Amino acid sequence: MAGRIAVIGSGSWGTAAAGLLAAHADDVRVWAHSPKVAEAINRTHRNPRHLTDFELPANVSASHDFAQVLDGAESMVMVVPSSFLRGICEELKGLVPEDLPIVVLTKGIEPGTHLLMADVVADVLGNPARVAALSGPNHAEEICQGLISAAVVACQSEELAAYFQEAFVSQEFRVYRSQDIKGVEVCAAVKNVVAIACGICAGLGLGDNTLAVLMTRGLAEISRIVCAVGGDPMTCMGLAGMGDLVATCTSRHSRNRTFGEAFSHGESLEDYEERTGMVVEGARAAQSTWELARELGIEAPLTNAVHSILYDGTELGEAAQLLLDRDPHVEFYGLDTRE
Ligand SMILES: NC(=O)C1=CN([C@@H]2O[C@H](COP(=O)(O)OP(=O)(O)OC[C@H]3O[C@@H](n4cnc5c(N)ncnc54)[C@H](O)[C@@H]3O)[C@@H](O)[C@H]2O)C=CC1
Ligand SMILES: O=C(CO)COP(=O)(O)O
Repeated sequence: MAGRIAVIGSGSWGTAAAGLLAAHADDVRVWAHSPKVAEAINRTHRNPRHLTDFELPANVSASHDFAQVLDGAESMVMVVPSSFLRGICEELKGLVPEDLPIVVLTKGIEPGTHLLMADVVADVLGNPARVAALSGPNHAEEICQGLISAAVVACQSEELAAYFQEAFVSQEFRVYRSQDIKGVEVCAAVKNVVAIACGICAGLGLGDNTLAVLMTRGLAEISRIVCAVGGDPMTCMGLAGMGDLVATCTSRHSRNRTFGEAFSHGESLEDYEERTGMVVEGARAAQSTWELARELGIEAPLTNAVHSILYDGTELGEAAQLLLDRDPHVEFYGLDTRE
């Protein structure tokens, strides 16, 4: 049984994760960006903006005050959208002890620096050895209903992985361990880009075969990046890789997939995020992965296509034609480290 756990972020995943953690902790304190959301959680035990039907356990409370949330915490869960992660870590400086175990649930790659999310946290708060990442096919809408899922918690230290495994695990939420934090985090970020491509193709009326091709070649693209950053390509076959890719590319809960569909019908990224109040991480990852692939000299045709559609105004038909014009060479897979 853990003592107090601090959860930084009260979006869909922060809310569902607090529910999981509450089963193992004395109490869980959630930091909410909005004071109104914090107040409503404390009064009604429900998040008024996300997963509104989900009743939070009695030992979950919320606050807009970082100091209050972190007071007496024995570990911290970071689950804010990637674009706010660095800024929030800056605000947490001085409140987070050097040895406080941290697990990062945010999925992304930082534009400009090309740092993975756990690296951003360690860059600001120090002591990378105490930072883990958790990822998998984990749509919050299903987790909070107790539907069966699984995730992998990755970090160098077996002891730290075992701590967070214990903190999250339940019969319905199976938590595995890995030491390949880079592989897990690359998979987590780049599968969102592939899901946007799948959404666009579904929106255009393309078939199931097309989506399967996108997922498969998307996974090959992800594996090239995993290898290039020093990760293990076998991670791509696991929960953070294939597991999350399939869930995100096919689920009606996925914001990346449904954004892709909406985009193909003319909705902009800004309008989609405004309408739903949720983040489309793949749109940001399309920028940072595109930059990273160029820096590493890696072929990333799907990322290039999504990037040029979102940021260069390339027509959908033209982007599809560029993909179809590629030479279908030998099917390298998994250990595909070609330059
Ligand atoms: N929703 C899900 O099922 C899952 C989400 N994730 C990841 O978790 C991370 C967080 O996503 P969600 O919980 O889904 O968020 P969300 O998309 O449900 O909500 C966005 C949240 O950002 C907050 N926000 C707005 N401005 C902010 C600011 N300036 N600073 C901090 N927070 C601000 C909003 O209040 C809102 O709660 C993302 O990286 C996502 O990829 C990972 C696995 C599952
Ligand atoms: O990462 C997720 C599920 O594991 C959530 O995906 P979306 O952000 O596309 O909803």
